[in-house]
Amino acid sequence: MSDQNAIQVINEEKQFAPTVLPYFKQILKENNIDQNYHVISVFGSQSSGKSTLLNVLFNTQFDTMDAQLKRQQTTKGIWLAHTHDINNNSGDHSPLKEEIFVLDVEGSDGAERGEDQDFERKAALFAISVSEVLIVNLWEQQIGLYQGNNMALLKTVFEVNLSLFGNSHQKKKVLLLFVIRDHVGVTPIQSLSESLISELESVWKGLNKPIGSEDVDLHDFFDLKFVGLGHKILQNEKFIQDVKDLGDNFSQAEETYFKPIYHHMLPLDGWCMYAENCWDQIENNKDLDLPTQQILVARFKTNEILEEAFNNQFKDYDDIITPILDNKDKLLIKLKSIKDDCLKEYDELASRYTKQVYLENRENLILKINEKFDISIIGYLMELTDSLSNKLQDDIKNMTINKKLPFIECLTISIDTATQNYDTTLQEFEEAHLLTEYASKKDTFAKLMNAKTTELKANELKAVIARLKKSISFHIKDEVISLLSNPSPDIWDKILAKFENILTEKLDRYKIKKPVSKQVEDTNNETSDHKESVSEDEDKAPIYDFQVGLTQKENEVTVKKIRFIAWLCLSVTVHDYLKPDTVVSILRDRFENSFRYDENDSPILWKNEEEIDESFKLAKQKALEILDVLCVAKTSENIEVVPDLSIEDEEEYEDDDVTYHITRFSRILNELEKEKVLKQFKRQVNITVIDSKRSIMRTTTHIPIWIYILIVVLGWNEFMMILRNPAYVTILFISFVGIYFIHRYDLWNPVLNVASVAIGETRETVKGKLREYVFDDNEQSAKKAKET
Ligand SMILES: Nc1nc2c(ncn2[C@@H]2O[C@H](COP(=O)(O)OP(=O)(O)OP(=O)(O)O)[C@@H](O)[C@H]2O)c(=O)[nH]1
Repeated sequence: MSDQNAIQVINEEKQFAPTVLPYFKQILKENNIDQNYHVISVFGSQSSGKSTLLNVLFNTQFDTMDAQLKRQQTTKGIWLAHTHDINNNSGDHSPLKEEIFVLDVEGSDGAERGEDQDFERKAALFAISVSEVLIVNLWEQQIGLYQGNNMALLKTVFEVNLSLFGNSHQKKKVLLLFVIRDHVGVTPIQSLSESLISELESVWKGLNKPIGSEDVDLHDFFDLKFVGLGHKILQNEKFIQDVKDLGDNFSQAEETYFKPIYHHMLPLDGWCMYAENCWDQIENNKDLDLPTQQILVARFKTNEILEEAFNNQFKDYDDIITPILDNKDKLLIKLKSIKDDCLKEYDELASRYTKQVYLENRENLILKINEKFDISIIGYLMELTDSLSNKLQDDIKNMTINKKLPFIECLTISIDTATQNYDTTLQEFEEAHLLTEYASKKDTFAKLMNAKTTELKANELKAVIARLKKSISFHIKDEVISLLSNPSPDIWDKILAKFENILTEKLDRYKIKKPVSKQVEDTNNETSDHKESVSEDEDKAPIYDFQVGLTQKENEVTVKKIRFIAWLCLSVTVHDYLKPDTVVSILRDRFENSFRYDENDSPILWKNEEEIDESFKLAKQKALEILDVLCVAKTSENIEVVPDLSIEDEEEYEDDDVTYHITRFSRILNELEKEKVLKQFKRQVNITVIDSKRSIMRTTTHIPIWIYILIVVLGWNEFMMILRNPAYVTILFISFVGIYFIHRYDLWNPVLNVASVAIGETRETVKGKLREYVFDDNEQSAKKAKET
């Protein structure tokens, strides 16, 4: 449907009418027009039949003057009508595919505006800015007379056109269609057109052309066409036929006046804005730059389309995406489909605008979509990172146990696998063009894996050190306490040898001949001179690799740390064990061993005190010779034992206790403690020797045999009396048998219990009897006393 009813675009007050936009919206709502439209403007003197021509040619309904009433200005400002009905020879009002917008411009020499040429100029500028075809309506009799007004109008048209396109590289062309009214046919149209062309060229020449456009030709900007129309009143039929012929030129595809070169290539939905912007610039006397205006409109409209497409496609985004955030395949498919749909929607509408602007905003839309996707993808990648990170530890554990590979190899394989998994996923998003900052995301994961590697290596190293510490501590305690409990003068040599053995043995599994890294370091970092300076001892020094990916230097530091731990353990073991009481006990054992047993470990039997004194002296001497050894740790070469490490390097063990242990390793007992030990030891051994002497005295002061003989002689009669009496013998025999069985079956306890109960009972009975006796006696005495 077309709306042939005209609306005012620019009113008498030179304002762009607010009704234009709704008018276009209505047209756009009903038609999908895009760029299939044309804009035609008509110029000419006032009351020259412009509106009449447009109404007949385009079936519009512009107001026309009723000549019988008054000859006055009818069209004020600029009016616009929409049509696709053109009056032509193929049939009345045959509809066109293209939409046509016709601008009826206020007459140029209207008495109403007087000498005010401002509107005329602005109207011309506006019409050229928005139209493809400018119809110049003029009477035949005006041609050749240099009718000032028409030429003045055309001069204005030329000038504004030059100002718009004079310096433009892309020459924009407009068709100037001269419609010669009341052409009675005496002068052929060819002749009239030649006259007009020559007039136009002379006007063109006379123009003040802008700098740089001095040589431009009229025909660079304008195509010229001339059409004559019969007298509407006197030759109405011819007039109608001429209009139909003219209509053919607008509606027949072959020879149409509409050419792409005239078109502004702006979708119709942006035209209204474009026209308003143009008028705003014109009205405010600003420089009107049409390409800029087109770009501004394109920018605005493509932005609008972008926002709309984005909002349409993303309105349910969260509801759709949230449930599939943990499913990569579904996520990929859905995100891709949303993006494609969004771009499709944008492309459909925005591609009609200036290509550069359309593409710019397409990029912006892609960015906006990807930014929105980024939140979801980052969420997914974070989940993936967490799961890969968690799996990493399990993978390493499984591989270490199942494949028996060194930790660092398992770590490297697991990190590579995790990185590969992550990169593959990232690549999939990248290939689907859903990602922003691919490199940074890759880099973030790589950094995370580096941090994880460092953490896992540190943990593994801690575990290795802890295992070694446990094992070394156990062996040191075991071996050292065993040595200390039975010390010899060279005990510290033995302990040190044992200490080194344990360390060497425990570190042995980490010992390597020559690590690759060392070789590389040697090759890269050391000069040949330096290499020569490396002593043979250093070359022979064992090299360790704890297989947790440490550098040679770090491995060396770890060895030092383990050595430090071992020393600390040794120190704690020695100092904890060799307390004064223990030392007394050790000395006493040593004394006892020497005092009571001979070289063959057989007990010594002293015959007299002199022997005891001699043994005591030797044993005490032997025991005490170890006291100094246990008080201060010295080697057999009389060198105090000092741990061969520097505690300053050991930041981890910087506490007073450790410092004490390491710096005072050899100082086991101080003088005071030594005195105390000596005192206790002497007291104890003195008791021992006294006991020994007493035992000799007991054996030497036993009862002489003659005493026993005397007893037998003196008690002979009593023995015989018992043996001769059968009753005594029987009682003696029964007593022996009873004692034998009680002893045989270990019945002493029950017998003693029975005896004690029997004694108790007897005692109670006796007490009762005595009590009765005493009370009866008292009562009788009392009675007697009363009676007396
Ligand atoms: N002689 C002659 N008169 C015509 C022709 N066409 C229209 N008219 C008459 O000219 C008068 C003005 O016609 P309009 O169509 O209103 O003229 P206009 O140029 O649109 O007038 P404004 O809009 O006021 O500038 C009317 O009375 C018409 O009847 C024509 O072809 N020949």
